[in-house]
Amino acid sequence: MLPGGLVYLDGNSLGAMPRSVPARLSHVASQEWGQQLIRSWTADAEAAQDWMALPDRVAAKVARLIGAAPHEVAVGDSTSVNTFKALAAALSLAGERRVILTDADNFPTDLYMAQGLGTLTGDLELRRVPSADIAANLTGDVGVLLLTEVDYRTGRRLDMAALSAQARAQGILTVWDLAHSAGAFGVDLNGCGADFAVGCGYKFLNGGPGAPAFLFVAERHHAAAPVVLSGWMGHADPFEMARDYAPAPGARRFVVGTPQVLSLSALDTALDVFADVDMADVREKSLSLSRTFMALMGPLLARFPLTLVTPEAEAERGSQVSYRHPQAREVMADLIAAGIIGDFRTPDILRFGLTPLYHSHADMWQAVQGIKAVLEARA
Ligand SMILES: Cc1ncc(COP(=O)(O)O)c(C=O)c1O
Ligand SMILES: Nc1ccccc1C(=O)C[C@H](N)C(=O)O
Repeated sequence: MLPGGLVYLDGNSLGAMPRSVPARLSHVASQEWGQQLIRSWTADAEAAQDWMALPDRVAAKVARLIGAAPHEVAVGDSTSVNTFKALAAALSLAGERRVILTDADNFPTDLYMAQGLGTLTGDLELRRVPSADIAANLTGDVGVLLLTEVDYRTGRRLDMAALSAQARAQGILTVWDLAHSAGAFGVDLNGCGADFAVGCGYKFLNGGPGAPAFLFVAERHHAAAPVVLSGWMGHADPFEMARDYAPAPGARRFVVGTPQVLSLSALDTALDVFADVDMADVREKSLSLSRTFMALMGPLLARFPLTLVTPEAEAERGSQVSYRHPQAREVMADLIAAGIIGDFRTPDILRFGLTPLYHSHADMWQAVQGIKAVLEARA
């Protein structure tokens, strides 16, 4: 559901609200919380108000979209916190190797969480190289490769299968950030042999502002990967109130504290939109939208100081298109005022997110008409 008069090209930052969400939130508030109160934690294992099982139910829906088994996914916390959990587990498995290799332009929180972990352990090196140089830097001293599949600025998509295979051949564990992948196209974590992954619930999954994030841990690591944030909700039997931590089966052990019921419920309902969706169709539509958008923008590149920064090769593209412009900040402010909602990203990027589930080709045309009008007015 989108308000009229807008072209919303920001579903890669905050997805639109599915129509079914307000009724679910209202039910959770008035009935499950308002009437059932504490009984909702364990009300009925089969019913939607079994709050204790909510993270697992949502995990199963996410798993289908990312090529994982349900017991390999934990839902809760933020992407940042899940990145910390994944990095800590991967580093522990990496033993003597104390280097985390990453893309110098990775999303800030990925870099910051690695830096924070370094503060804790005191012996980490965060090695940052340009994304084009990642493969050449997969050397024997690297323990963990931390990458975001689709770059938040340029929309460039890395070859997850190839990089995961190259890392594995060097004995390097992978942590993939799927913030701009999950729900935008089909991801195949197990097909790629990925070790760990994280991602957001509020972007292409449309779970709402601050929606819980997800964490993927490949089954082969369940026994050995340490649970550093070992909270009671990841315990095998929380209400046994045991003195020592014993992990729940599978990825559920990576759930830390009390599930965020309101936001998990919104995400749970939002994910039902994907129930009968073939992700191959979503990818095809996404590419068709970006192809159309780039073609319509083509003539503007000759008239205005715009440079395409998104790869033209379709395999190297996520679900957004970005351009550099020397006044990108001001141009985006004008666009937003004109009802064309995209993002400015430092230092000079105009970013347009394409969401195949709710964009039409007519939206692409309308957006480019608006961009043209704004650029002409400023010229
Ligand atoms: C690649 C990437 N990772 C992580 C995040 C966000 O993490 P969090 O939800 O913890 O703020 C974002 C967007 O905010 C992102 O683009
Ligand atoms: N979580 C947010 C809260 C407020 C504003 C933006 C965000 C984003 O998600 C930004 C996004 N990750 C990006 O790729 O720029």
